Amino acid sequence: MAQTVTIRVPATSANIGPGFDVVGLSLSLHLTLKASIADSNPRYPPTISYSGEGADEVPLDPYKNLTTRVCLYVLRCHDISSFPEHLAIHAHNEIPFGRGLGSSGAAVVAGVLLANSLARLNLSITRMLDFALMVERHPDNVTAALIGGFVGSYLRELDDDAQARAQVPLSEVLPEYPPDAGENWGKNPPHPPEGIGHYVRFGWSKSIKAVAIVPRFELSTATARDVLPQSYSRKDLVFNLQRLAVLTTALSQSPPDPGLIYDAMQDRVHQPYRRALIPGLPEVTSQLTPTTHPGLLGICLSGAGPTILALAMEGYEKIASDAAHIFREKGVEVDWKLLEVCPGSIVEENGREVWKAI
Ligand SMILES: Nc1ncnc2c1ncn2[C@@H]1O[C@H](COP(=O)(O)OP(=O)(O)OP(=O)(O)O)[C@@H](O)[C@H]1O
Ligand SMILES: N[C@@H](CCO)C(=O)O
Repeated sequence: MAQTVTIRVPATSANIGPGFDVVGLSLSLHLTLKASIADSNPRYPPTISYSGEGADEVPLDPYKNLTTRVCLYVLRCHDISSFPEHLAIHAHNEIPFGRGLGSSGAAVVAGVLLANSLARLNLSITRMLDFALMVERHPDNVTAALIGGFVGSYLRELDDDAQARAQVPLSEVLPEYPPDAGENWGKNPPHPPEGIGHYVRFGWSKSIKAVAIVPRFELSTATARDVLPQSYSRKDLVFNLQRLAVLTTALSQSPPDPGLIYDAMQDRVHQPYRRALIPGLPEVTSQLTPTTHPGLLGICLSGAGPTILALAMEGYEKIASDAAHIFREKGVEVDWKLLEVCPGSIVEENGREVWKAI
């Protein structure tokens, strides 16, 4: 390995209304890892330091931290049972935890890319996705975080054996390492089947920016998935499919059509069920429209929430301050950020770019 590796992974917003577990958008907030191997670093285990979002809660033990656990999983799948010696990692994170901006997806993708660099695995994008999908089992965030842009993805129907391998409990993929794990722990990790995830990048109109309205509370994705039903009516599924088909092209057109996009970002599959977890969600998504807020194109829950994502061409401050006012009436304080749709993950070695998704 080169002496320093820098890995930059973007935030993502999944679903964009009707595309539950299907579409994702990379956004200009980043998780940046700097990994160095130097004799001056302690020999073992690796050290982790952390700044930015989540710094007060993220584990710094490499056997407990999500990124380094994913890295070790990928290494173990390549018969490398420990981290390299003299490894030190600094993470700087701009992506708030548990807000629907893909913090866990970014941490997982960073772990896969770190293993790929440390062990010079030369993994294809498809294989990297296989590893990421063994951890984060819906493809929308991790695919957009790796590839960048506005991305649609699906999971291939696997044969019975591959399906069983893809569904091994997360506790086997990322085991609780014993306190004395040390080097050479844990043989025979569950290898991912080949080619689980498939994707395509859609066009994106450069005039569209994203206003992220971020409530000051965390909502775990697991909790926000637990409230969803197991089955849906044909009417509701057709409602979403019709809108998603239109949305994927509508967001690439110049100039974008606000009436079309606003309607096409409506959803009946996840947002109605998540209302109870996010005070203000129905009001914010129904009271802000292209008519009341010129420049607004569409508004939805970002990922599993609680962040609201407004796509707009202008009028960003008014959109954000009116959304903040509605939230405040429900007792929720928010922060907001104006974000761009950005490229996917990038890896540099000794300051030279060595990997990015084309
Ligand atoms: N940079 C990171 N390093 C280590 N762990 C992280 C990092 N980012 C997120 N995590 C872990 O992931 C958890 C949040 O994941 P969760 O899936 O609930 O939300 P999210 O990914 O932010 O939202 P969404 O999936 O809806 O976009 C955090 O509480 C933390 O445990
Ligand atoms: N599609 C996922 C994204 C969150 O990770 C969900 O809405 O639960």
